[in-house]
Amino acid sequence: MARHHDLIIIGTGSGNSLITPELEGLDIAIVEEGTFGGTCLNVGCIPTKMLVLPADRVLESREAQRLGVTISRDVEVDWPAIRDRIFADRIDEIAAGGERYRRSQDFVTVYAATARFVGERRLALSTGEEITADRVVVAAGSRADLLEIDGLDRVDPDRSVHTSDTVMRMDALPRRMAIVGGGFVACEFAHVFGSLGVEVTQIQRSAHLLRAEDAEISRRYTELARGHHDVRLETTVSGATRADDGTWTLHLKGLDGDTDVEADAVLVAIGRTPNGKRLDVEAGGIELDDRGVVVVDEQQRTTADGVWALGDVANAWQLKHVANHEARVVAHNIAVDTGRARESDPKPMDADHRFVPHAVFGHPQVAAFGPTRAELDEAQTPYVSYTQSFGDTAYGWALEDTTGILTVYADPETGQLLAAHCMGPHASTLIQPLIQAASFGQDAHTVARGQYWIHPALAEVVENALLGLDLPANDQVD
Ligand SMILES: Cc1cc2nc3c(=O)[nH]c(=O)nc-3n(C[C@H](O)[C@H](O)[C@H](O)COP(=O)(O)OP(=O)(O)OC[C@H]3O[C@@H](n4cnc5c(N)ncnc54)[C@H](O)[C@@H]3O)c2cc1C
Ligand SMILES: NC(=O)c1ccc[n+]([C@@H]2O[C@H](COP(=O)([O-])OP(=O)(O)OC[C@H]3O[C@@H](n4cnc5c(N)ncnc54)[C@H](O)[C@@H]3O)[C@@H](O)[C@H]2O)c1
Repeated sequence: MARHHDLIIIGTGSGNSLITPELEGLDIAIVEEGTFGGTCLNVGCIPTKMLVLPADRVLESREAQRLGVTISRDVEVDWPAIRDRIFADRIDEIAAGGERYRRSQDFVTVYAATARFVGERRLALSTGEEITADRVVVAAGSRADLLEIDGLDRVDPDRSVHTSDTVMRMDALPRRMAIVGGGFVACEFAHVFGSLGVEVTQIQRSAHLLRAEDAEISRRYTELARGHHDVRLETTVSGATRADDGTWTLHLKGLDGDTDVEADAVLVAIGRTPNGKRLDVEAGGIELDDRGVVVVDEQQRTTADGVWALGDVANAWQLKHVANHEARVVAHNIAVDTGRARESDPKPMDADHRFVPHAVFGHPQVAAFGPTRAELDEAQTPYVSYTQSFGDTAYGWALEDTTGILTVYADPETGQLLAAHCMGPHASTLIQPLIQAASFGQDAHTVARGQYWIHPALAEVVENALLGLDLPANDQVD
């Protein structure tokens, strides 16, 4: 006999944050097949950024020379200390504590199992149990893709074949690492391991790294990355062999013809597939689109009655702040559906996907929201744009920055911001006032002149970019 619950949540990433005070007291089941807390906490955003910081420090110590400071001792990298600061000292305890807390709540049942749909709001668990519910939330995330190449088609840390799930817990840094891919994950890890002293070869199928960024940024980023490590563009891996001493030889096909590259570890970072198919969601009446993403409406409802979905399983952005936003929307909409919403807020809400930003914590950082120039041109959207170099501002002089840029795009009539694309130090923070302006419908001139900008802070890059736009209101600027 299947056990029945009021609500089943599949996945404890952003799914775990669904249990808001309004929903407390419902009979809630939460099913997790892996480590409690999901990707961001255990193998994603948080540990990677904790790794990027020491990597940044190493590079800054080298780059300090251009400020007249020479650090004469070699920088020493203590990998176990870096790794244990992240996992043993912080993350593993947060994950375990999160699970203990949920298990301590008498209205929550935690199932440590893999779930799959076998009917409408009916799930079979890998433990042999079946569970049903009035409402289900699919928050099952995505998983790293592997290469369809013998030896590299499964994660095997013992043979030094990694995805982002395993590479941060290596016992020791390899001397050489091949990183396959040129997106967020590959670029962040190329920065991390390259800076920590590993000889990195990055193998990217496309003509540029970060190919989805504004063309000028992906071109500049690629050029800069080439100054740090070996980047093979328009290249793919055609085969791989491993010698008895553990050395991998990757056979490459690309611009340079057929070549080989040797490495002591391989990191595959070629994208992530949403987990909907693996959950047999279609058996639950839940539609997938042609990329395998669960189809949801503005309120995050799937095509099956009483089933909502959120996060990587249900959107193409695959970003934590999007998953968190969608979780807030779903939590509220379930509170409405169960008659538990606050009196002040009784209606279901829509998710807001208008200005979704992202940042890549590489070297330098990249951050953006909105369409690229190519996408604006393709859609024939009218725009004015301006590119501000970091190096033409006072703080840019302090940094001796020669490569940072911020390009803003605005509607020529209204001055409303359409997009911003930034590359340079602190890009992930610098872009926030532009996201805010776009989200609240403020025009570029009002944002630039309606407030003080601290002088000579880096934020003057933003002020100058806004004032550089060819807009009627900017013509009167002093
Ligand atoms: C290396 C890396 C770095 C990243 N850095 C950033 C960043 O800096 N900023 C950012 O915004 N985003 C980043 N992301 C993306 C971000 O981590 C994800 O978008 C986010 O964690 C997705 O949350 P989610 O709740 O949808 O899925 P997840 O957090 O993945 O949660 C899904 C959970 O469901 C469980 N599950 C899956 N299938 C089943 C099943 N059948 N039965 C039971 N349980 C199941 C999984 O074990 C998992 O715990 C990064 C991702 C990676 C891989
Ligand atoms: N800072 C962040 O916000 C952050 C960091 C990491 C990951 N993420 C999320 O995780 C998701 C997955 O990241 P990702 O970097 O794995 O995927 P991605 O889709 O961003 O990039 C994959 C890259 O690999 C290349 N590629 C694909 N197949 C290849 C092959 N066979 N050989 C060589 N190159 C190949 C593609 O050209 C592409 O550049 C992203 O969509 C992102 O949203 C976010």
